[in-house]
Amino acid sequence: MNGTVETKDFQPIERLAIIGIGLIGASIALGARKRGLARHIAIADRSPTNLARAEELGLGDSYHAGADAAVKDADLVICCVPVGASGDVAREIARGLMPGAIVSDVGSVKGSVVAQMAPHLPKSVHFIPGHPVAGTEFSGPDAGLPDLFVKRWCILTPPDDVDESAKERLIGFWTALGAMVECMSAEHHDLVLAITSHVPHLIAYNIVGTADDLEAVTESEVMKFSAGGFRDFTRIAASDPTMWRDVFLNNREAVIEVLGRFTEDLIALQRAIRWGEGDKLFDLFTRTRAIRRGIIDLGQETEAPDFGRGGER
Ligand SMILES: NC(=O)c1ccc[n+]([C@@H]2O[C@H](COP(=O)([O-])OP(=O)(O)OC[C@H]3O[C@@H](n4cnc5c(N)ncnc54)[C@H](O)[C@@H]3O)[C@@H](O)[C@H]2O)c1
Ligand SMILES: O=C(O)C(=O)C[C@]1(C(=O)O)C=C[C@@H](O)C=C1
Repeated sequence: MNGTVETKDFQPIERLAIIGIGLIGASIALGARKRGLARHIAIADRSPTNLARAEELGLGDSYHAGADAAVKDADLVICCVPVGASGDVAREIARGLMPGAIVSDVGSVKGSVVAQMAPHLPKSVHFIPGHPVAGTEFSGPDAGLPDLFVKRWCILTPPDDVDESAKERLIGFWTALGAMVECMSAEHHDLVLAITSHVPHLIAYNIVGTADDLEAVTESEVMKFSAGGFRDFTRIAASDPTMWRDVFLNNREAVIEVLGRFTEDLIALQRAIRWGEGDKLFDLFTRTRAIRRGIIDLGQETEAPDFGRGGER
């Protein structure tokens, strides 16, 4: 099932429903509008403040307090809420969905989203979960960026019996947003993302928390003299608490598995430092530098990420 997908001409969606208009929902709305990918964008959010802000920003064509009203007559529905709220959304939209509609999501965890949503969705719709691997530490409708997904991966985890034309349609949508699409199983996704995204966030939250605890001992010097490396961790550790609580609670098994490996490797480094095994440290740091340079060569990273708003906000 694995494979990268090429761009094709895209016939616009008649009605796109976005449930949850935060960073990712707003980025989809802006990206779709910029590229003419949907004739009507219906937006729902359970937060009256975020819904009103989305309307002020003109992110859609209609605004709905209830997700069930937004999905009426929609041919593509994308659920963009924290993964822990996916089941609630599926329950709410189930009866309003049009037969033949494609229902997808953007959650950072896939197995749990499938378990939460699938039981509520009617058999007459095509449920194809997704995850754009692109984001920032900001949240809410103001954080949306029309080019957030350009040259970024979007992973789809279609069921084995997926309707091929529905899958192609969703691939076409993400490709038209500028993303590169790859398909895999939900289980594999959750293991890969545990090491590439979830555990790195946990490490950032932990190191910033430890530094903050040391603050009392060192009387402000930790924060005052924090150099570039630590500042990079503080960016990641500023990410949305609700979203990340839900990620860890919904990808427990894979995160615990990866954390076990990580802890063993950290202890090995501790031993190498204690016993003065400089070769071991040097070899590892040489290997990891090559990995970073490989990522840059692949064009997946720039030295200084700038999401089109002139750097830091
Ligand atoms: N932030 C990232 O970098 C990133 C990247 C890729 C995927 N994701 C995934 O995208 C999803 C959304 O993340 P985000 O960063 O856009 O979050 P966000 O906090 O910016 O937006 C979430 C929105 O969902 C709304 N919401 C919550 N529960 C709801 C419900 N039951 N019904 C309707 N609306 C509801 C909130 O009011 C909010 O407006 C998450 O599942 C996250 O895992 C995030
Ligand atoms: O750049 C960032 O701020 C991110 O953390 C984005 C990031 C990631 O870990 O790469 C975070 C979570 C998402 O599920 C996808 C992308």
